[in-house]
Amino acid sequence: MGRKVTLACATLNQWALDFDGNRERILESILEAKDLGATFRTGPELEICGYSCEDHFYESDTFLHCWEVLLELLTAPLCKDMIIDVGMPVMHKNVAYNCRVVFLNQKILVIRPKMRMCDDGNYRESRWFSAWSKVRQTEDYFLPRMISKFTGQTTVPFGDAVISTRDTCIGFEICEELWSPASTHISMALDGVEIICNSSGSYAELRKAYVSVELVKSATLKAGGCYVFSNMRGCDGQRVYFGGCSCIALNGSILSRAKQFSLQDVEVTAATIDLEDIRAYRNQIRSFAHLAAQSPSYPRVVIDFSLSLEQDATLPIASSIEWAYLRPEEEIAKGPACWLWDYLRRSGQGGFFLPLSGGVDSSSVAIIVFSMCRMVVDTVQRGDTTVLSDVRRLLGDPEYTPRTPSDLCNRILVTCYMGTENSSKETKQRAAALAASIGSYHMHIVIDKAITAIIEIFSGVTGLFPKFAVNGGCPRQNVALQNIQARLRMVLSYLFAQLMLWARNRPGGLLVLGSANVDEALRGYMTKYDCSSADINPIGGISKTDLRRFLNYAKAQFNIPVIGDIVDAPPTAELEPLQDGRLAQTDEEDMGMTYAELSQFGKLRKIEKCGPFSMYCKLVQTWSGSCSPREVAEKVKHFFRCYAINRHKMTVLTPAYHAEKYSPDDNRYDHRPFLYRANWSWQFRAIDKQLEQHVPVKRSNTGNVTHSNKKVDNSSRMRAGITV
Ligand SMILES: Nc1ncnc2c1ncn2[C@@H]1O[C@H](COP(=O)(O)OP(=O)(O)OC[C@H]2O[C@@H]([n+]3cccc(C(=O)O)c3)[C@H](O)[C@@H]2O)[C@@H](O)[C@H]1O
Ligand SMILES: Nc1ncnc2c1ncn2[C@@H]1O[C@H](COP(=O)(O)OP(=O)(O)OP(=O)(O)O)[C@@H](O)[C@H]1O
Ligand SMILES: NC(=O)CC[C@H](N)C(=O)O
Repeated sequence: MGRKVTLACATLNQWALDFDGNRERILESILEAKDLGATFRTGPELEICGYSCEDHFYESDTFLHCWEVLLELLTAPLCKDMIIDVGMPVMHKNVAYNCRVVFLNQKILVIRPKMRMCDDGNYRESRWFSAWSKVRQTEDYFLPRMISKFTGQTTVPFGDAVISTRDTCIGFEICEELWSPASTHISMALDGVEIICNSSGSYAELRKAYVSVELVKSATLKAGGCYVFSNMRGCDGQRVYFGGCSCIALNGSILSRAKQFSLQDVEVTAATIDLEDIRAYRNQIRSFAHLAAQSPSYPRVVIDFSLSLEQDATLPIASSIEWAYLRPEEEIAKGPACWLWDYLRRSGQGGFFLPLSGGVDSSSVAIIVFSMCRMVVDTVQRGDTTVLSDVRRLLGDPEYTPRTPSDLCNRILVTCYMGTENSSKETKQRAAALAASIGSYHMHIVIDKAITAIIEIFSGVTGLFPKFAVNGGCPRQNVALQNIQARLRMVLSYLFAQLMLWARNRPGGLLVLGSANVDEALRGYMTKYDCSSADINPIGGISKTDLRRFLNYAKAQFNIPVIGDIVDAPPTAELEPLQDGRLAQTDEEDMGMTYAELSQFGKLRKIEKCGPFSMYCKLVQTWSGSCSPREVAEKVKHFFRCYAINRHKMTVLTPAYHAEKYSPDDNRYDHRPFLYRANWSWQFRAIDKQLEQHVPVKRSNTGNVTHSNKKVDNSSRMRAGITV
């Protein structure tokens, strides 16, 4: 009597359209699952072609190559005697579906299409796929001839079906179906499906990891059963980083899990469970059992195969584990570092070039690269040959083995302080001290000559000599003189990135790293096409507040004392002349708002979907202790004016690691116009009306809200189009 089954789920670092690499990683995961004694293996969503193929899902080539890879998997001797569930797009009756293809011993058992599309955040699934909406129904799928020829099958069931083995019943959910309020696992569980697999392409965001874990736990807590959640991990060619955390849960407890961030391309998570534990758990929840007794049946694909062994009495079963979540600062140390590694090794470039100002932002980027080097060295020391061969290939040295993170950092990262007469010696020293601590190949250059030469070209033609404000220039002249410094840094960065490896006698070029944070982008406090325009930016989705937390963490964790000085210094662009050798310009003064306020504006605008009027209404309450309603109105208007004037800068934002829900990334995430009426006349009038009628609200002892003046006029809300 078999009752114990060993299940495995794979966490794979796939790459869109890399059919060779993806196949290798799938095979590797099958091999590892076998070694762990599993008789069932599932993997991430769309694992054969990679999740982020996007408009390549319109191309028939993508479908064809997936079938070709599937054929190789079907024929691989390794895949014998194991139920294998892989993800790929399938076209059925001229409609494309995001599917699982399940096979055993060279026969396809079922093709299960996704039933709920995901279209929020960075997801656009319904652009390429349709949801299968025929609940508990299947149709005949006519297999491509190359598959038929091999399996001997002409048609296979396509649709909402489950698989009955001799010992249990297996059902399939695909990613968003778990997130949906009408999750398919509920009706499957009620119909006696004991093992539910979910293949996912779920990307990481700061503070989000708990979501999938809680969903998996609650799914099995409520309905019992075993849930096998398999997620992608890594950068498969986009701004997002898929967040790993694959896991196996039983009756509300997690039994085993994969890491969230790692350089390991293939990680297999397995657990042995006792099927009787599911039956006992479900049957004791009487309300569940009564409901189950009335539930409609799923079409079952019945197979003569069992997941368990005849004699398994002595096989140990998995016990539950506690899930340890990373803090946001740890997520920043690891997530962007792994994303950089994937990007670097896959781009074919030789390393990174970073303009290092000694401020919070560029220093954070340098430390993230250092963190990447730490992870690389650690992974190599644990015997990962893929990572070692990637290091050797990208450094062009087949003999090299990295011994310390700073040794590797010296070969991978070139940092450069680009001073002008407006730079202070403190920032220059901080940049040098940080570079020395992490081991980067550091340079210090002075760019005044180039600035003067450019200004002379302008003066030669116009006969005019722009001046800084402190020397009597108007705001236009003042900003132009700042921006030319900033833009020249970008030009020089690309020059050095192209030629530094030539100068160091190595082949290839460097990727330019950008370091504008999410808040600066939102407010537009940056020069268009300056050093914020780079090849990639690991912190473009991270707020200044979180970067400070990260730096404080890195100071202790990586033992870099100079980080203390970097965090304590007031953020400054150093683009205006120093006054008596000291700083004349700070970011927060220049911006007319603090970074903390900016974070709040950002969250309200994007996450809480506030326009100017709603933002005012919310903040007038939140900030009631520190600001008068008039001050709140001014701050909100100032933010929206700056946002509108500068939104065009978002269209050329450097591709950045997606990390924050309030990201203003115009390319994929935050779809907005970039030519706004910046005086927001209608919207600001609504704020003004509300301000005039502002009635202080008192909170009674019972917590009930009472208005001190009974006559509340809602006309401005009405006029602003809001029903009250
Ligand atoms: N609606 C629109 N659609 C498309 N493009 C538009 C546009 N309006 C202006 N533009 C273009 O954008 C340009 C204006 O943008 P931009 O050149 O960035 O110029 P702008 O935003 O005026 O200046 C940059 C600001 O960022 C500050 N800042 C702070 C911190 C650091 C740095 C730094 O550079 O390191 C700079 C600097 O002090 C200054 O206040 C115009 O010259 C025009 O070409
Ligand atoms: N003196 C400098 N040397 C090298 N790079 C610089 C220098 N000043 C600015 N940069 C580059 O230009 C980017 C944008 O400059 P900005 O003055 O806006 O700095 P920031 O965004 O506040 O960043 P940081 O905190 O790194 O100074 C910096 O992140 C940095 O990469
Ligand atoms: N690929 C998906 O279906 C993603 C679903 C899910 N909403 C997530 O955030 O991860």
